[in-house]
Amino acid sequence: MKLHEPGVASEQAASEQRDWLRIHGVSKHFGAFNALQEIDLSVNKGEFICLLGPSGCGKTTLLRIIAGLEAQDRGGVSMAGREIGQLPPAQRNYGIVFQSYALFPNLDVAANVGYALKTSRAEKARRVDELLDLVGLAGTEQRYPSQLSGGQQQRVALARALATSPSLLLLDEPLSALDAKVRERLRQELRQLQRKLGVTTIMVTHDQEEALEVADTIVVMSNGRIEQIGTPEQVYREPASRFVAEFIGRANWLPLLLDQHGQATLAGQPLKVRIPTSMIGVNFSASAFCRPEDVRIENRWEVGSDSMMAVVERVDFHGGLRRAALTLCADRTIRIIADVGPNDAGYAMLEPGRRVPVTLPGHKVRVFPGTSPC
Ligand SMILES: Nc1ncnc2c1ncn2[C@@H]1O[C@H](COP(=O)(O)OP(=O)(O)OP(=O)(O)O)[C@@H](O)[C@H]1O
Repeated sequence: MKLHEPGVASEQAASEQRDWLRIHGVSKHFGAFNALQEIDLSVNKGEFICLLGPSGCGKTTLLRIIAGLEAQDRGGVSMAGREIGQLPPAQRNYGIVFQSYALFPNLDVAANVGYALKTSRAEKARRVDELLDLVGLAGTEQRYPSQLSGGQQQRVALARALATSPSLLLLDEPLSALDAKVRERLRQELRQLQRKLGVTTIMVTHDQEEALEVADTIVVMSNGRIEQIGTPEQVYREPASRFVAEFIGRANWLPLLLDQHGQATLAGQPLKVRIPTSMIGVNFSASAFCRPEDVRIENRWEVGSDSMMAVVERVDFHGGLRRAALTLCADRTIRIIADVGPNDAGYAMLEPGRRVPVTLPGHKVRVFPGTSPC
């Protein structure tokens, strides 16, 4: 019996980490407008989640409901098995950082960071020092927000949000007011800090690059609904819907014709792709989705291959790769973008006007109903 105890204990610990924060059946209207519809989401302890979607899709509303700053019409929120959906914000144990720095302009950095700490003066000073060290701002205690750059102010806001060691960190577009370089550096720092502290984090962003870089899990939203929940790799490689495929990353959208058995042709040439069974015999026109880095340019034509001939229309140099715009010889209105690296076979073939064999690897192509991407 004793032999089993460690296993049981670790299993119990793992199950406590799973679904640590649960949002269940949350809906929200503003007047007649449906801002959130039946949102279900589970977050594991220590996970970094990004709510990603276009402006107005409901990301901030969902974050504010988790924070208790907005009341849901239906559904609930639970944390570590305890329902918190009706509790006031102060009883929910989270730290929050907004897009605008929201620091107190009349308080110095130390007073801003230590604002929520209800400890002795000495203990507060120690904790403030520790937090400023953590966000790389040691020595700025006496400065005022107006004497700091935007990036530094957001670090102070982060230190303030972490001051009481909350179980949950909520971030509402915390980096979007910063210029590109600072934003890039800060998002890496944020990710490292989150890993180091292991604090469960939910960040709202409309910046897909940011979400792909920092998140363990991305929740893609549109029109008040969740379109897909997955790792960055999954939402990029295996988009669950046409919306996700169009919203994240660059892609080729190519017009396919399907026969009643689900055989696909592109510009009259058979294309070996997997057609979702729900589309067979129902949809006769469809679109093939293929990332530019998955398009292969061959350095010679192989008899019996699945390649198609294309004309190189234009080549742009992008440092580590060449981005080529091609048109299919069988239908010059069909344009394909290919990202080709210097170690790829077709790299040297990319000269405008040249005819090249192009392959769309079937296992990398996804098929969606409908003809024209948005
Ligand atoms: N207090 C409110 N009253 C009325 N409508 C609101 C209110 N708050 C949000 N909305 C509407 O609800 C929808 C979702 O807003 P929300 O701020 O959650 O979107 P978002 O995805 O965070 O967008 P953004 O990135 O632009 O902030 C929007 O159409 C918005 O206009």
